[in-house]
Amino acid sequence: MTRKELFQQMTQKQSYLCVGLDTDIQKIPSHLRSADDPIFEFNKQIIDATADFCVAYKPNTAFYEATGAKGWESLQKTLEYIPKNFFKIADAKRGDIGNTSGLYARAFFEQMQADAVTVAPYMGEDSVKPFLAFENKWVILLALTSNPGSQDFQTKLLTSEKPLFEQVITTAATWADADKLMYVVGATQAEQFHKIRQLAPDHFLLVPGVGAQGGDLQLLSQHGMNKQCGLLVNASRAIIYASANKDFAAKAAREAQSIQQEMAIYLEKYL
Ligand SMILES: O=C(O)c1cc(=O)[nH]c(=O)n1[C@@H]1O[C@H](COP(=O)(O)O)[C@@H](O)[C@H]1O
Repeated sequence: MTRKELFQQMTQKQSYLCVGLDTDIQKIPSHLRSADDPIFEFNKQIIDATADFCVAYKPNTAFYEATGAKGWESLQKTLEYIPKNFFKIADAKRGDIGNTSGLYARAFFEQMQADAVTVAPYMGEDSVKPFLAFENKWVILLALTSNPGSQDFQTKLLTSEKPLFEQVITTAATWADADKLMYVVGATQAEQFHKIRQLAPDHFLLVPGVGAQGGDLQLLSQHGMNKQCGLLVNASRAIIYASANKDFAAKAAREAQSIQQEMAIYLEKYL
């Protein structure tokens, strides 16, 4: 999916919501556990229920890898099930020497048919470039993450005034433009969005951390939005586990719709 197509979906649906498919077998409603593939069954119902309110889905691969070969199968089936007009993110946080990264890229872009994969920048240019070699596919590079540990390295000063995450953003912008590269910036880092927009005015930002991690949707929208929206805001647990009972899909839909309605206001106000 191109940047233009993604923005078209956002204006059409009045939404920049990404639903995180962090499907934990321990947390899915008990009536689904007897299904042939409970994880896929859960995802299918969540996708059907939330499709009107979001533009992207982001399965975090850990939740699938944790159950072995069957989990990979559920992940593949899930990505195949998501309709073509949605942006599909494999949240795998990969990155290795070039030779190895190339195979990670094939796994997620060719086998899994994802549009994008999350990549860690720590190993530098040759670890990221193989992911950028795939036409019409995206790298989403970890820049300033939502977790407390983001303070351990990412915000440390690299030069007298520049923290590491700023260097990640400016250096990676020389590897690829805003048509192939996005950055992860946590919703919990709202005070940094203004600065990040100065460094990366055109790039899309994947913003996880709304809902369970307490990020402020209004604040990040106000400071993070650009002329093409430029934001993909992810919520996982707050949506998919809105209920642990038989009504889980209906409750997920209600939660996704409430976030979408808020987003429609911010699109009107800040775009
Ligand atoms: O790359 C990510 O998606 C990511 C980056 C980050 O900085 N923080 C973060 O929470 N995530 C992921 O986003 C999802 C957040 O889940 P919830 O906190 O349940 O909404 C998880 O899959 C995380 O792994």
